[in-house]
Amino acid sequence: MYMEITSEKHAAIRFALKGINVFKKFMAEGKASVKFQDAGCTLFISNAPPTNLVGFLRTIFVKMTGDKDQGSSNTTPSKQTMRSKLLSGKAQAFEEISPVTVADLNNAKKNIPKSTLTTPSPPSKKRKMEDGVRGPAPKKLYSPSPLTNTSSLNPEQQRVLEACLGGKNIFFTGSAGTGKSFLLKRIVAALPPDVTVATASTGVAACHVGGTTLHAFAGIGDGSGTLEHLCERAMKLPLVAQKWRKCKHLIIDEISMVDGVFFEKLEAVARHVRKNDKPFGGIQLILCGDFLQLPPVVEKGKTGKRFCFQSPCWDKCIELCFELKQVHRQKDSEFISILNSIRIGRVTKEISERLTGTSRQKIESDGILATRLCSHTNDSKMINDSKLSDLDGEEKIFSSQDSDNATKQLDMQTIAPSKLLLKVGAQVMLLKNINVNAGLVNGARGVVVRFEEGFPVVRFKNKKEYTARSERWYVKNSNGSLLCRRQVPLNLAWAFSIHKSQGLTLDCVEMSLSKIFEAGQAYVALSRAQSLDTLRVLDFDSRHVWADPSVLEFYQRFRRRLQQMEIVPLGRPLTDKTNKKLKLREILEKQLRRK
Ligand SMILES: Nc1ncnc2c1ncn2[C@@H]1O[C@H](COP(=O)(O)OP(=O)(O)OP(=O)(O)O)[C@@H](O)[C@H]1O
Ligand SMILES: [Mg+2]
Repeated sequence: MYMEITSEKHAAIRFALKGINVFKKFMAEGKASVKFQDAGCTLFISNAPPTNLVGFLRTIFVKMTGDKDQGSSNTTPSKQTMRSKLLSGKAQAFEEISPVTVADLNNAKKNIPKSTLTTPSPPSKKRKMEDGVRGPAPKKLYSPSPLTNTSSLNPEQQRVLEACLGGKNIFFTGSAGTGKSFLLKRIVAALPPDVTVATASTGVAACHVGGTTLHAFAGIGDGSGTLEHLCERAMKLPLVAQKWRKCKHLIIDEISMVDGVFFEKLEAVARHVRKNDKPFGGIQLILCGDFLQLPPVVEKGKTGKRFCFQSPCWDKCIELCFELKQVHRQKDSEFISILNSIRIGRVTKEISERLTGTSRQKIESDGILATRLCSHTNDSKMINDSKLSDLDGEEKIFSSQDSDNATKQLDMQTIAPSKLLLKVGAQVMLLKNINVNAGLVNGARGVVVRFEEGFPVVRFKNKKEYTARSERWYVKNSNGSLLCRRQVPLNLAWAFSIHKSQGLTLDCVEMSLSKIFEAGQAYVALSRAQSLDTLRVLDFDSRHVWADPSVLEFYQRFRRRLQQMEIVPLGRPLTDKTNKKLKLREILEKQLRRK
């Protein structure tokens, strides 16, 4: 076995896959190196789409490990005998890149000692095993990791991913829980990291997709001031201009909360800085969100284009649109259909009765109380503070360790608080995926049962116990460097604001909707719940549910357009034929826009 490296300028070079050392710690950032000990040289890989890189390294690993079974040593390339070569029916000079087969995988599995299956983690990350729940580390590379959700994309998600990889400017939408953010993470991992910027309109949502806020990336403050002034500002700051020029793929989650005027200015700044007249200066845009959820926060009295789609540049920028239809967050079809009605502001008598009927149901278990979702942030803070002070027992303070002078920025961009006060009995929520298989996921609800070695031990709804040690959150600074916060992955969870809950999945939740003040706010709150059995609406009233008429109109137009253009059947991979159809669809969309 050998690796062949080709480049435009040089002839192909081959290195035997023998005695190699692979350094893969920064694989998630698209970087790795392979040291060929015999040849005395190292191959450095950078800016590789992480999904491809993992696939590549996994192939090498499986091939080399599986090879052991055929009588050669672990690192010796397989030597085909002359007899088998002759019998193979292929010309002797014929060589092919050999894919990983099921037989290779099975061979590899048989031969891999347990210790090589996992990559050792730094000592700080070593966790205790409690109640059979594995701690988060170590990271597994060659078998599904409990840390990550390895579920595969469904056909409609797959189709969006393929369109993104085809370089199109895309907007995809879908109701709450259809896996928009889940898909977005896969899209990010399939693009070259150095030129891909993952952002979201809010800090919490940015954290969810492992990116930064759109404002932090754009470098034009809150976008106030004239366009000339903003262009000048972006050009003047070398790091900002450099970021805009380097970016080839800009990804924005929760696009519904991006202000229309800000979006328009951003588009113009991108063209100006990049000296390119194409929409967004030729950057590939991948936008996702649900306009029937929370709208942008705008100052009182401010009028004009509130939503991005109201800006004329929206139609110029977006080449293809998709709608995800399959809901993953909820399984119960009755609840899904109630939510779909609420989403468009439609409340029937039956829906009203069904939701009112939840007001007395008992959703607490084992001392874990429901999280109250509040329409106003101050209310949620007050509830958490007073409930904590009501508890007896010693209060423990957990202060975050932050990169220099970055506490304010990290407060805005990460979900973890800089200061967390806890007592035994405190209701908490997990802020990170610790072990997906064990149900220790972002949003899981639990209660602090004791402190051990200074760390809180939390019992979750599924009865699992977990000692919460420090985790890390990374965000990108405006100059591209990484900022880090270390904190225990918990927050108080007697109450949460609806705005902060957007994008989350919550497993035990109650709400009072009487002070709702935004279109879509009740829908966001209700759609955080996973089922009607884990939800309690204290005071349901149909007057608290409404959808913005301009958004409804936008979706009507959007659907009509999708119906007219829906010529790619769902569930099929994009072949050359479907690619041609996509082109046709694009031309039709352009014609429609002109009309
Ligand atoms: N293809 C899939 N297979 C299995 N689970 C999935 C799939 N897609 C999404 N999910 C799961 O469904 C849940 C909701 O997904 P996600 O948060 O991405 O939805 P969303 O559309 O972004 O929702 P929201 O509009 O509320 O932000 C998550 O727990 C996610 O892991
Ligand atoms: Mg989301």
